Amino acid sequence: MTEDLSLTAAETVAAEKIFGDRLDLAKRYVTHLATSGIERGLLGPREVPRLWSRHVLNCAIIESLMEQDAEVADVGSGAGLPGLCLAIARPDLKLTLIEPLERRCIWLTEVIDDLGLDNVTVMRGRAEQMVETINARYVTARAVSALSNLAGLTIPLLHGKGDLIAIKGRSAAEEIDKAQKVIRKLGGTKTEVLTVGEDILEEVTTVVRIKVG
Ligand SMILES: C[S@@+](CC[C@H](N)C(=O)[O-])C[C@H]1O[C@@H](n2cnc3c(N)ncnc32)[C@H](O)[C@@H]1O
Repeated sequence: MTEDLSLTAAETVAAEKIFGDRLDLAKRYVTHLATSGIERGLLGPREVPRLWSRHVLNCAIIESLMEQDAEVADVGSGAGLPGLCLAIARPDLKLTLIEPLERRCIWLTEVIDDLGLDNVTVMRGRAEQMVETINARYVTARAVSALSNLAGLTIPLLHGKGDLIAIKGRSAAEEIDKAQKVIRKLGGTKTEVLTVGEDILEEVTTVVRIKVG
């Protein structure tokens, strides 16, 4: 792997703020993404130049929406986005990465072992099969499904109290419109579009936050 994974000056400032003394762990994660992550098809090779800006920083920044010591379930974690970023940035959080594909779970477990993270576990399966075992304060998801479907997969994992934090793009407001009915049916009490990281990131993160209970 000859790609340059170094951070720009602005990314360095952001990464130091977000990861603090765990920045070396984040760098190691990025190296895994750029090597075995690409080789094993978890990410496309074109993502390598923007691993920090578009993926890791953009995902990790949502930690600012989370209370101390909370349980977080990341649905459809794939290469650990955002779940592993959160586990690295916030050792106080307790993360469960839910992912149905075996080879992705194997890769995630290898990376977690290599980084020595003790606040994150991987559960293989679909979110809708995990309702009996997971009771999270926050459920996160990125690029898993449109909100009208995602709400049904994720909100039950909150068991009546907590926040769904879905990282979305420009379609956020439109997706909310289409999902209003199902969100209400599932107990959503407040749905909002938030922009996170305006003071730190060059590319901000847009999330849909749905509060339940
Ligand atoms: C496009 S990938 C996104 C991965 C990662 N969140 C990211 O942003 O790079 C979607 C992931 O969701 C997983 N997935 C799809 N349906 C799911 C379900 N019902 N429950 C849990 N994960 C699911 C897929 O296996 C896949 O890894």
